[in-house]
Amino acid sequence: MTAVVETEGLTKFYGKRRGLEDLSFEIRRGEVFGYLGPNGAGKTTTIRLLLDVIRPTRGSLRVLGADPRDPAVRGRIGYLPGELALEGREKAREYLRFLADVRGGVAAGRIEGLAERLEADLSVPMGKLSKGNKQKVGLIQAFMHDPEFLILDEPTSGLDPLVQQEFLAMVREVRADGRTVLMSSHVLAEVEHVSDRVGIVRGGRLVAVEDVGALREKAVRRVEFHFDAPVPEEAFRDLPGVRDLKVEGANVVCTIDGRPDALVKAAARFTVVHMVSAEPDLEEIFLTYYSEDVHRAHVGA
Ligand SMILES: Nc1ncnc2c1ncn2[C@@H]1O[C@H](COP(=O)(O)OP(=O)(O)OP(=O)(O)O)[C@@H](O)[C@H]1O
Repeated sequence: MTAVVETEGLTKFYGKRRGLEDLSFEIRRGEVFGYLGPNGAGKTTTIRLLLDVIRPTRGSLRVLGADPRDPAVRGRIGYLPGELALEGREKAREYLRFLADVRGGVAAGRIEGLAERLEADLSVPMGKLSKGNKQKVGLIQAFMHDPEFLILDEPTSGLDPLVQQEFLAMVREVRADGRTVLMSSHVLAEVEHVSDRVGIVRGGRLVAVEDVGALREKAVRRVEFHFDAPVPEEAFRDLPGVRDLKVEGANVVCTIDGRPDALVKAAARFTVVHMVSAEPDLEEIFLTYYSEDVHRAHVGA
């Protein structure tokens, strides 16, 4: 099956300034690909190249099996730009209906259905929409014609947490339908629960492409067991992957690196009253790929 995106040595310089250099990667059909990187990393440059808004300095790329210069390709893509210019007195509903007509129509009730899910008010003139509502209108226009490939540049910015959840549900539905999503972000937390793989860019270069499931398995997590009676430390010592072990009476606290299988089997020899397992801290792993200043900015935030 052809990949939805395939690039080889893709490079873009703005004059002497590096936007992106030597990007070789692919996005597979039916996956959600999280594209992560700090500000100025090259995410938007990549997206603009895929959409043929800008052209490469060198290197090659194929989108949906074709040259992105082919005008038919654009119609198969739904695109949410990072910065939306929605201005004027026209109401959001009228604007979306206009776009729907230009694209050959969308299913009846589709715009209203998406607006309801995202709690978007479409009766407001575009120029008066709040930042969050502009983002919602942008999402509606990207999703409404059920494109084969969705390219979403910073899709969750300006959305409140409940609407973000609804948006993520929409992304999962697209995947369940066998369609493909590329979403960029500068924060892993925004994409990790929905992405199959993530690519990390920094300073115009792709520094890693990782499978989120495999990463989660590798990541360190904190685990606590509370038993109905004191347990011997020996029962938990030297278990594979177990670190920072503390056994105090009926409580066992440790971190686990990789699979928790051996620990769970050791605990099962006693009566477990309560157990806590924290989500693995993937952010830590990702920050090591980021530059120091981003680490500081992140911690500061
Ligand atoms: N039109 C342009 N002219 C000159 N330099 C540009 C232009 N667009 C982007 N750049 C530069 O290219 C690099 C990559 O920028 P890009 O916008 O792709 O990053 P980004 O990862 O999308 O960042 P952000 O999260 O801030 O949008 C930056 O150094 C940026 O300053």
